[in-house]
Amino acid sequence: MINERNQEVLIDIQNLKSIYGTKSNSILALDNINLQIKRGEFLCILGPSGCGKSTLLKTLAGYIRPSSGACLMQGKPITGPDRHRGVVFQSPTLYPWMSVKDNVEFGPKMRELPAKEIEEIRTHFLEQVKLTGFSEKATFELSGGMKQRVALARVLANYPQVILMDEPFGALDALTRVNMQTLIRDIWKENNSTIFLITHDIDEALSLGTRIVIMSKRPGRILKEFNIDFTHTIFNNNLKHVMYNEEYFNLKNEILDIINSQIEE
Ligand SMILES: Nc1ncnc2c1ncn2[C@@H]1O[C@H](COP(=O)(O)OP(=O)(O)OP(=O)(O)O)[C@@H](O)[C@H]1O
Repeated sequence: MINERNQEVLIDIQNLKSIYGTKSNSILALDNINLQIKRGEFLCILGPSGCGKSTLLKTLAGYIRPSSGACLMQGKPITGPDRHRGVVFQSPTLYPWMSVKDNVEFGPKMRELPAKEIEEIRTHFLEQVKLTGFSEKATFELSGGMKQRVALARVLANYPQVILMDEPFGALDALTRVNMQTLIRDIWKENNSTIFLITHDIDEALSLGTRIVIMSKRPGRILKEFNIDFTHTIFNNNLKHVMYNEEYFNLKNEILDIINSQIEE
């Protein structure tokens, strides 16, 4: 599907409603979500705690089904998890009994790729996440940031069409977090990835995203969207971090006001 601006729509969310629980004891988590994720975008989701961000991600991952409405991937309903939508959570969900190498090779092995190709994929993505030389380590020997990089390499090894990330850097210390943001920005650019990232950190959204979507308090609805390009400025000017100018602070304040309005009401 191609939209009116000639961009390929990878995921099309139509009138999505998501309800937990039973009829007599139900929680409306998401209501009337309409959103398109286009190839190549870096979409960041912000919203107050409990507004349904993870519910949206789990629906896109195929872990839960919409109560009504539809989630389509390249025109077909998402009916379950598959490798075309890779997921990275806040706590890396690695196989602890496996080495770094085995974790990264897991997907390609499941796909029964030839041994040589599996090795090439593993080497390439461990290099991309800067873990060359850690192949034989057990994952319990690694720091939090390194574990998260293995989780990322494991997802990348499946060549997903979309990477879904749920607060992937939320549990990391400040410095590691900034390094991980730089890494994911570089990978997004180098691989022409499409990324859907949930965060509580407005600076993270502003410095990484090409679009920010802000959700209301529960039931989560889309309140506002911003197309931004601070991340492109970083590449175009060969910077190490975002340029904190008046435009940046005005936008940050506007977003803060919207989110606070949902908490204080
Ligand atoms: N399995 C479940 N059963 C019942 N209610 C649930 C379930 N999962 C989530 N909820 C409720 O649905 C609402 C949305 O939850 P969700 O985790 O999607 O929000 P969130 O925006 O990701 O929150 P946070 O930012 O705190 O991680 C919350 O009120 C939550 O308590």
